[in-house]
Amino acid sequence: MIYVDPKILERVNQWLTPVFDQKTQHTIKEMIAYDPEGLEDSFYRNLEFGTGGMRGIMGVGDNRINKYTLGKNSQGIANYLYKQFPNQPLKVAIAYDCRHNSKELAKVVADVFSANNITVYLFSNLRPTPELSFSVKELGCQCGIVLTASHNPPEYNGYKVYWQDGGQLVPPQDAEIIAEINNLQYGHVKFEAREELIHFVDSALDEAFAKASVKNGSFNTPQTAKDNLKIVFTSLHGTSITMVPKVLEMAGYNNVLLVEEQSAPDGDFPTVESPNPEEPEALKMALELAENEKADIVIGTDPDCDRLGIAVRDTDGKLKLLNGNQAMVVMSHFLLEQWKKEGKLNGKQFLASTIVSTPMVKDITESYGVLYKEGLTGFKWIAKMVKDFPELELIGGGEESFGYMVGDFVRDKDAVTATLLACEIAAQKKNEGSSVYGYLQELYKDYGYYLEQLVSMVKKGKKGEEEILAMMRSLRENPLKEIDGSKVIRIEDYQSGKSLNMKDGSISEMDLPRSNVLIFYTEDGSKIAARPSGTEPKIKFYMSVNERTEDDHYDAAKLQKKIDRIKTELNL
Ligand SMILES: O=P([O-])(O)O[C@H]1O[C@H](COP(=O)(O)O)[C@@H](O)[C@H](O)[C@H]1O
Ligand SMILES: [Mg+2]
Repeated sequence: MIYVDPKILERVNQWLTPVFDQKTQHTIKEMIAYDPEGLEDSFYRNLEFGTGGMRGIMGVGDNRINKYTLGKNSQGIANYLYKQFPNQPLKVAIAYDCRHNSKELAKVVADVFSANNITVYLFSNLRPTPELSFSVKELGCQCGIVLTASHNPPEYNGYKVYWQDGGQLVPPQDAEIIAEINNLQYGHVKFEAREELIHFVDSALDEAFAKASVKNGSFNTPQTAKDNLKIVFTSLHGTSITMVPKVLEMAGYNNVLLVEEQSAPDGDFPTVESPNPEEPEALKMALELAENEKADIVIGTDPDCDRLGIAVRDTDGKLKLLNGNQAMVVMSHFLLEQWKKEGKLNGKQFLASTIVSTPMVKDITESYGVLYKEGLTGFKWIAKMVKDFPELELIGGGEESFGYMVGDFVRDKDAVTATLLACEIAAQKKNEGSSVYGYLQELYKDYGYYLEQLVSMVKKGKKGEEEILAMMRSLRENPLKEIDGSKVIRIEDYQSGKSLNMKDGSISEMDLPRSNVLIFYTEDGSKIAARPSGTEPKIKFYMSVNERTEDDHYDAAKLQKKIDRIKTELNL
């Protein structure tokens, strides 16, 4: 028998008691006999809330997504809701995506809340995550849950938790809820549903959400311009199929081609290697269709429909993928321009992004005299800003990882409204004799040429996690002094909350919550950030370089070479 840590064995033994069903116990016994490594990985820790909820591989164990871990989460949240909202009727909305087990796990979660005398509003079929965020507010719920692991591989599932304002859990609720969950034994979970408390809510909310999306994502585009835009859309086997085509149609877009082979929801994501619009390969089929059909724009959303990938035609007519930063700057500039045109900018608005996104968005925002706010990675931080600054109005929020939020009617990134917004921009620009690509080039001319690239390294399991933490430690112990021949002038360490000025050695405090992120800034304006992903077993390096020349030509190849040199220097 191979050695297994006694602490882990103690956890395992708990799962071999009658609280757990026979099948679960049997699987564990098999793992003890044949797969000690898998056993260790499944039990060495509890699942944690990361950047976008709790995610994990489906299977048995404390570190896996299954009915017991999600049941315990739900029981913990139910207990917490009773403490936070005494004497109030409690209501929770629940949605789920296209993944294996999502529907079944959603019912388990609904059962647990109902067993705790909490009214549950459950969607009877898959729905986009942003629709759930919207529904929490619309239905006056104190909490909302989506069963999804976003764009992770098929073996994953997850649990995104929304609070009363429609945003995902943030401090102090997150830590308090985790404490509540960790205080529970699995035997404390009430699984016996009170079916009369579970209500299906589909059509009323679908209508309200679709209308709100059209209202928030439309910007006076002439109908002829809409008719003149040919769109290819793919749902990549996910939830957006239930909403995006309908919203585009309601908004007046009649020239929309769907990638039929990818329209059917499927948790295996059979036609893609990864259903992540960040991966160029994900839009391959959509690009082929667009080529054949001579479409102007290609859009694809991730399985839970909160992020989107966009491709547009460049000056040579070739389809080109925009990265998340490029899509964000175009959308942000367009929104600011619209607000300005309508005379709505009065110093009480703000635009938001994250510390690992392009610095270009700050310049753009401030050039309109609008406040720019930056949070840690994750849209939950942008939603928190909306909650923390009720006197300010959010124009839009975006980040490098292909997410955008238009206004604050949804308190999370929303690929439904963002898809419509992208089409509005494309239709208007085409109508003006330009294009989205041309628009981006104009922005580079005005604000400087920027190029960003993300490099992710996958490191799985317990060992992988240790390696990632060691890499971060080593970057702290031997910080970069020079990057591509340019001196590092500032290092921000979000774990200690300190920003170190390398020129004079002075240290200042940063006022964001603690997080394992390091950012290096160089004299020539480059920015390199490193952090462990909070949703996948990866370490991420975000590179941003730029140059400002009088030349009105964006030399992407030159900036790309610079990024390549940096990658070589950092062994990426
Ligand atoms: O995965 P999604 O679409 O729910 O998105 C979530 O995770 C992304 C990646 O986070 P990380 O870099 O920690 O993996 C974040 O950028 C995003 O704001 C968050 O909502
Ligand atoms: Mg997602």
